[in-house]
Amino acid sequence: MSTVKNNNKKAAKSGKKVKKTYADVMGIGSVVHNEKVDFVVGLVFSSLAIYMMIAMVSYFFTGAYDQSLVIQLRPGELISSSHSFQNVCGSIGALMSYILVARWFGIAAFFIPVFIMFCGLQLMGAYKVNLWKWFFSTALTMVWMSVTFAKFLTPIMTDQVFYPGGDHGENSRQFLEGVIGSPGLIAVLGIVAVAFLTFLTSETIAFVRHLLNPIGYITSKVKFSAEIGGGESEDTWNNESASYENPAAQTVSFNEGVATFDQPDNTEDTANRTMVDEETGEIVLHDSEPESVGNTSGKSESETGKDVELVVETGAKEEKACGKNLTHYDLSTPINPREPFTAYKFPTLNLLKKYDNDSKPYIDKEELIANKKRIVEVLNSFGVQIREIKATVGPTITLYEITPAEGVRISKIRNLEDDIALSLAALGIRIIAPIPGKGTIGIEVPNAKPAIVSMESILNSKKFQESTMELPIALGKTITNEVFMVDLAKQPHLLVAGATGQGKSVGLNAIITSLLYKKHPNELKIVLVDPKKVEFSVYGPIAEHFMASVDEDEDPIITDVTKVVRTLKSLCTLMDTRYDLLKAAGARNIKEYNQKFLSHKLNPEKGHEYMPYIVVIIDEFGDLIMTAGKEVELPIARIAQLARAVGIHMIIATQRPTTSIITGNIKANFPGRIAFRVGAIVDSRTILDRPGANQLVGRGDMLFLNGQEPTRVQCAFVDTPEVEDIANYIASQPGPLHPMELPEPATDETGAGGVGDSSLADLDPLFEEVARFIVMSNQGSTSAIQRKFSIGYNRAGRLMDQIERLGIVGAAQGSKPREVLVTDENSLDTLIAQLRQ
Ligand SMILES: Nc1ncnc2c1ncn2[C@@H]1O[C@H](COP(=O)(O)OP(=O)(O)OP(=O)(O)O)[C@@H](O)[C@H]1O
Repeated sequence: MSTVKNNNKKAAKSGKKVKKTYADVMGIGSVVHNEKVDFVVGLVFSSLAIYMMIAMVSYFFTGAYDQSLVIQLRPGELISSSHSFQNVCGSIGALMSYILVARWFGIAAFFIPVFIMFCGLQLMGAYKVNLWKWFFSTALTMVWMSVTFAKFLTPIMTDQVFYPGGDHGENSRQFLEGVIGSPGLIAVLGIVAVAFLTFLTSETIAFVRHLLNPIGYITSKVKFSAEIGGGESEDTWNNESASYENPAAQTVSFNEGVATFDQPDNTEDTANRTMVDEETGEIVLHDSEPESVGNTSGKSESETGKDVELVVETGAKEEKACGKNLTHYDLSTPINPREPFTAYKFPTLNLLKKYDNDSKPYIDKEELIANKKRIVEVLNSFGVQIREIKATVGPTITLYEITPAEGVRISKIRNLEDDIALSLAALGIRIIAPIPGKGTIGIEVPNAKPAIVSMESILNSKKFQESTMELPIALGKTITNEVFMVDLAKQPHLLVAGATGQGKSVGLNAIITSLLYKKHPNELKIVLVDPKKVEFSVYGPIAEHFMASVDEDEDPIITDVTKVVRTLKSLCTLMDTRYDLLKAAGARNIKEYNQKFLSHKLNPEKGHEYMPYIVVIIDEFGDLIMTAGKEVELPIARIAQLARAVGIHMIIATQRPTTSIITGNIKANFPGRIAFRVGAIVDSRTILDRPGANQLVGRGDMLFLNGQEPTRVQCAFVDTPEVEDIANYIASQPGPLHPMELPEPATDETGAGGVGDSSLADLDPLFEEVARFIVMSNQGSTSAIQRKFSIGYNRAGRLMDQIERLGIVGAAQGSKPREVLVTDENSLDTLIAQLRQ
């Protein structure tokens, strides 16, 4: 987008560019190269077009009267006042309309002022259209309509003084009918129309095919409506989704996707010198730098207009470079990242539960006054004078904002925290002294009747619906009742901690839910690690749509520690691969990369593909560290350090916020922290580096920290049945058939010793069977394993590695099968017996 703007700015500033625009429009060498002149000439053109249209419309009513005057008119008499013309545009209007409508093209002559209008608007800079294309399109349509009207309207419009197709249409019709007859003329008109529409949009081909095979079309429609359920028609479906489902993602995929080609150098031949015209959706040359192309013939062509540049400059090269791509992609429009699941419908808000007092905190005046009285009394009793006190009622907490009298030291009030809490007889008092950015002191007091913040009230907010964040997570409401949202892509990783039963799982569900409400299955993949085995099982139905896994045959929700290590290593491999792709694409991060990919600047045949964001959520991270220690900590730290740019984000949760679990390494790499209530001040310090989490009230009361001061937020409540409904809803939508396959983790060099390093338990459960198959069939081929055991490529490759490591087959030899080194079953049995020991 910025490139287009820059080019336009350059165009405005550079004389050379303005000259080209002017020449484009006028079709003659430029006279004056000045933006102001262009504007004024454009204004004249536009006004002339309007004048012509008015005259032509008037001609329909006054033509009969004016015709005799116009025909009798002798040279020089046009401006004579002796004739009184009825046309509202006077003698010139009457004459011009007579020529255009009666003598030339009939009703179709309106295309002439329409084209002049486009020229005018282009010169005025109001629109940017491809004038050559418009010229040929309007000219062809006008001629075609002129003949068509002559054929079909002349017999019914007998009372007009002109032929509906003008003299041109009528003469052409008579000539053609004389030569090829009426059916021949109709056929020619039909062929020209279809050929023209095909040239304009390739959808014509599909449309004509549907027309030719209506039964096939109806069948495909029936299949489609069955897939989305509910028997809704395609139209209703699309309309609905357009109204709410995902306004923000449309911006990403289209506004940004269409945007620009901003690639100066030589990597992608095609992309370098083309760009998608925002208005026309056309591919046009990046015409600002013809010299960079180094093509002198291109330069001379460029003088005649942008379209000619398109044809001449890019012709030979584009055909070669794009030939391969064009067979797969229509370069005139950006790739839709949601293809082929464009029919996917985002979960609707009615899947979420509403509560009686939703979004409206319960205000108990008596409670407020009593609390205020007590706060003032306690502070006075300690000699602290107050100038003003103000209460802000939040969903679960009320903030009393105190302006102390002059001369009162803030630290004095902070030290009275426990005394105030005691006198208010309330748990969860937190003193903020001073409130950042204000000279006041805040005392947060829990409400006697806390309100539930429903997920529905959060997701139904304008803030969430209109959010353009990459990975929006709506966490709940602040003390001032504002929806609290953060972009996970910016965090870039989150640590969630809190004692058991304080709202951690609900918080994780709120995070996942908000992502599911905003992201398409092609845009987001989730890796769920659930050592407790029950927390995330509710997301089972969305595995195919939203999950990523290393072993496609196994449950994508990881519950086993050994698999966690494998998955984390696989994510490290994916991270490295993505970095390589980013480097090759010259992109700094996933957003730039995807934009380039969607605008056809990256060649899929060179391994480029659209990258979905990957969010890794690990519940009970403490359990993992206790069982696997460094083995999980290291890959987690590595991903946390590096993966932000490639769109891999982590959320780790623990109910044991101790330093042995939240180590310095983890803390340093997880700047985003969410603390639910904890029992001790040390735990709060471990999570947030300060007290506060120990003073929370539980049930979703949390502190969010990323930067200076934590924000107190009441987490949105989303219940398991709601999550179930959302998951089932998503599962019923069209989407991928399998979870995204993560790459095979790089093999650990240290483990590549001999038989003594392995035991059967470490190996794939199919190991023995596969090894036997290889030895018996003497076939060391991965694809043979895949075929025989009906397993995926990753798993077959892994098995082959294990078999190689144990010396059963030799090293890979390119595309040839490996050499089988253990040739008889007895030797294999001995080897397996060793492994069993
Ligand atoms: N945001 C919230 N609003 C209202 N109530 C909540 C909220 N979050 C949690 N609760 C209440 O607290 C209970 C426990 O929450 P949750 O299961 O999330 O705790 P937890 O910290 O995950 O516990 P554990 O670590 O044992 O899994 C919920 O069943 C619910 O009743």
